[in-house]
Amino acid sequence: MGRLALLSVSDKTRIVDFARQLVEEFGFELISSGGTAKTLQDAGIPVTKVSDYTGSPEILGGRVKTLHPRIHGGILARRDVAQDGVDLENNEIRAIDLVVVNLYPFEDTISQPNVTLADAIEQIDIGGPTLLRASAKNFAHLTVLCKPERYDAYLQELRDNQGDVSLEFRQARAAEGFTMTMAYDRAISNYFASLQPSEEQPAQFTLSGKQHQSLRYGENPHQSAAWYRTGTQGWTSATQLQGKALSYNNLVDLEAARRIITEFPANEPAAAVLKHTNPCGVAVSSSLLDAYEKAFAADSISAFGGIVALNQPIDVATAKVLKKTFLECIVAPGCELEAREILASKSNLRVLLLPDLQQGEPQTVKVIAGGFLLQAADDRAADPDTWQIVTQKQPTPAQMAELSFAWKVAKHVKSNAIVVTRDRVTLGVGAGQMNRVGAAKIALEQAGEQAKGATLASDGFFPFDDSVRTAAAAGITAIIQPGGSIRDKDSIQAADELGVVMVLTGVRHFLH
Ligand SMILES: NC(=O)c1ncn([C@@H]2O[C@H](COP(=O)(O)O)[C@@H](O)[C@H]2O)c1NC=O
Repeated sequence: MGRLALLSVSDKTRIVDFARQLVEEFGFELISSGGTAKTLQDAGIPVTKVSDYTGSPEILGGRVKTLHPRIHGGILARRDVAQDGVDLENNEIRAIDLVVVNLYPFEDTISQPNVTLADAIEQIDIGGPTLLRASAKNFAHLTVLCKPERYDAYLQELRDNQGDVSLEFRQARAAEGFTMTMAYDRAISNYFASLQPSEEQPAQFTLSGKQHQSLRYGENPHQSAAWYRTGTQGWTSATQLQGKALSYNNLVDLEAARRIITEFPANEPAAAVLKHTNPCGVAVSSSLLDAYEKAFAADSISAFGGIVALNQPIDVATAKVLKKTFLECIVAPGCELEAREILASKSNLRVLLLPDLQQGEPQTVKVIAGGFLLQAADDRAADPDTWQIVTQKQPTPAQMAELSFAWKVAKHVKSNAIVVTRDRVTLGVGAGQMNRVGAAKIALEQAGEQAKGATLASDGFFPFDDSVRTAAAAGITAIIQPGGSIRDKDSIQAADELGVVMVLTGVRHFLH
């Protein structure tokens, strides 16, 4: 008897060619589940239907096809265990040499708009993962292939080993099989979790992704790196219109840029220029061009080699100005055709279109030795209705709007963060400082004379009144901060004494 292969694939890419070679070059006999068998029969390839082989019809609308002892016995039998051989013989089961399987497209199904729970459930493959796990477990005796890109390598193995397949190859394919079932189950588990969101973090969390792009290197040239896709859309759905390949640091910066720009609704033109994940300039204005020009001018030195995020499609006027500076990347929800042509002359500049800038991950993950930390994303929106005005001096409506702008920016600056703004443009950003008054000094120094009458935001509370006094001395007239220090009253007293408005948000926005 010749060798036996079981083929049961949803993704039928290259299956006909592969099956033909198995039969014609290596004399395999094939058995296949209904759809796969039909595809092969239509191509004139001899194949036996699983239902004919097992004597059991496919039932329950395909829920049970390959789940049969004649199939799983043939896969799981150990060729070097005498009793397994006896069991096969007594039950008229043939040993299977090759299993080719890939799974119902569950992730594609749930990414469709308006997918129902019933649709999703029908796309949970049961027989396929069972085939995969069984054949991967028994890799010592057979081969499992779950990716069309392995078909050629398998045929080559047969050629190179006089019709045999090396143990090393079989083990590597088994590992791929288990990785596939793990990722598949994780997608299902995530989908179910998303139907019943919980405040609690899960008892067990598996991060699984498919390599989307290998990266030249990581944060530094001596660190290897790759970019993985987890299933949700996000950056893997972005279109790169032009420019060099994205680097690890580009992606980290782009994500920081995306997050900051989502603070501003699409009907308020906004621009952010970032370096090393911190904004060097952010502005909101009446036009995208003006917003970008102001964000750039806020710190034009740091903007060199920066990452730009815009919350509206790039228009011609903005493209002309963007083109003038050396930038690493631009991300926007769209780009006018003529604007594309303008930017095209900067061939190295990476221009990315991300139609849905708002779509982020609900959780963030940080790896530490021996584990990782999982937390809900900081998606707390600025809500002035919950803020408390704690000074005698009350803010004007214009000051409240400015405080809100400054607060939104401070949320996205590495802690300790102090941001000084005026007319919805950042004037100074103190980022990642080890003491808050130090961050304030940096931001105020950068703002210079413009700090007079400006607004200041702090991502964390003031432990002492020194930041308030430093701010007031530079001319700041309104401050927003979380509050919550045991010495809040010292800061409030200093603000009252110096005629500064102070608003407490009750929310902290540390960013590490
Ligand atoms: N129920 C079963 O016994 C079963 N056995 C194999 N499958 C899947 O059915 C698909 C192939 O089906 P078809 O050959 O009918 O197109 C494969 O994705 C395979 O993973 C099954 N389907 C779902 O569980």
